Amino acid sequence: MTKPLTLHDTAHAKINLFLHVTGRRPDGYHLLDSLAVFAGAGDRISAEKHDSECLLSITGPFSVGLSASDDNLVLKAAHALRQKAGITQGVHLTLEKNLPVASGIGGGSADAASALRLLSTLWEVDPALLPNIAPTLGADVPVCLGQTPTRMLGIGEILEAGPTLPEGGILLANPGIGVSTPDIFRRFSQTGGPQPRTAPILPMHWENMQHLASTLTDTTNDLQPPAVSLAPIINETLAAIATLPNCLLSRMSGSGATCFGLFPTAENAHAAAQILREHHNWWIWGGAFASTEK
Ligand SMILES: C[C@](O)(CO)[C@H](O)COP(=O)(O)OP(=O)(O)OC[C@H]1O[C@@H](n2ccc(N)nc2=O)[C@H](O)[C@@H]1O
Ligand SMILES: Nc1ncnc2c1ncn2[C@@H]1O[C@H](COP(=O)(O)OP(=O)(O)OP(=O)(O)O)[C@@H](O)[C@H]1O
Repeated sequence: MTKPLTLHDTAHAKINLFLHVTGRRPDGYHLLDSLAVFAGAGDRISAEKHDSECLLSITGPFSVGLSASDDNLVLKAAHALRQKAGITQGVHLTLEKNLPVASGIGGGSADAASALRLLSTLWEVDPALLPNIAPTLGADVPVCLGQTPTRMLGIGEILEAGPTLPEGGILLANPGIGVSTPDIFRRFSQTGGPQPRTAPILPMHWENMQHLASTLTDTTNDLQPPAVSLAPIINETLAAIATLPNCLLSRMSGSGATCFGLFPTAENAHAAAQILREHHNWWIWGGAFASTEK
């Protein structure tokens, strides 16, 4: 079969449905217990063969201010794979940046994982190499390789399959501020650090979104209070989501500032997003989870 000239992939937004910080390693990284799921929203990445160089072009609503130089996680992923697999071919990658940057939904990590997936196909590299490279690019990159509901342990490198998600809806809202992940972890440590607690027990699957939301009420995002203390608008975002029709739960994802709401159906989430847009000039998305996106 002839390979298409350009390959395409979606780097879905990662949402931490809960995030417990359980300890700290001697190197300063924090140990986590988190359930990551993926929303239909995402960046789009395409890859085209190129003689010997790795090039990146960035388009899309959040391309402004994002550098296409070697410190972009997409190019870091390409260089890391080339080195590991001894590849001499190049690539022209195009990133359509639809997700806000530094917003707790793993945009850069999802892009890096997406680039690894695309390039293993384009350069015919064994995909078994990818899980070794992913953690060297960022703590969230391993979970973004699979883009399925996953329990994250360790600093994000120990992955266990999570429960199957029911059909349902998720809304994402970012009030237009980027927050720095290291700053949020630092504030978390300064304000008490990890507290002893029992690990949540999750079912194999959830019957419906009401069941999922009720399980989550026994969990938290430990990074939410430090993020709110650094960026109080996150509280306003959470409150605005919570009052939308049919909202079952609102919470912050990752290190913020993006917050999510859970809804019984994708249609409910889509309708709630339209209402929220009438009142706020924020980045707002509503729809289905990635795994159930038609
Ligand atoms: C908060 C999460 O998004 C939850 O999924 C991730 O743990 C963060 O993943 P990430 O953004 O890919 O993080 P990295 O780029 O690897 O790390 C950024 C910085 O966050 C802090 N960091 C990150 C992950 C972790 N488990 N403990 C940490 O303390 C460290 O200061 C690190 O230097
Ligand atoms: N392709 C990329 N997309 C977004 N950010 C990138 C990319 N490449 C490098 N970066 C840098 O990575 C940093 C983190 O951005 P990212 O959008 O991944 O944060 P995040 O959503 O908070 O991630 P996480 O949820 O993993 O903490 C930003 O400071 C940004 O400049």
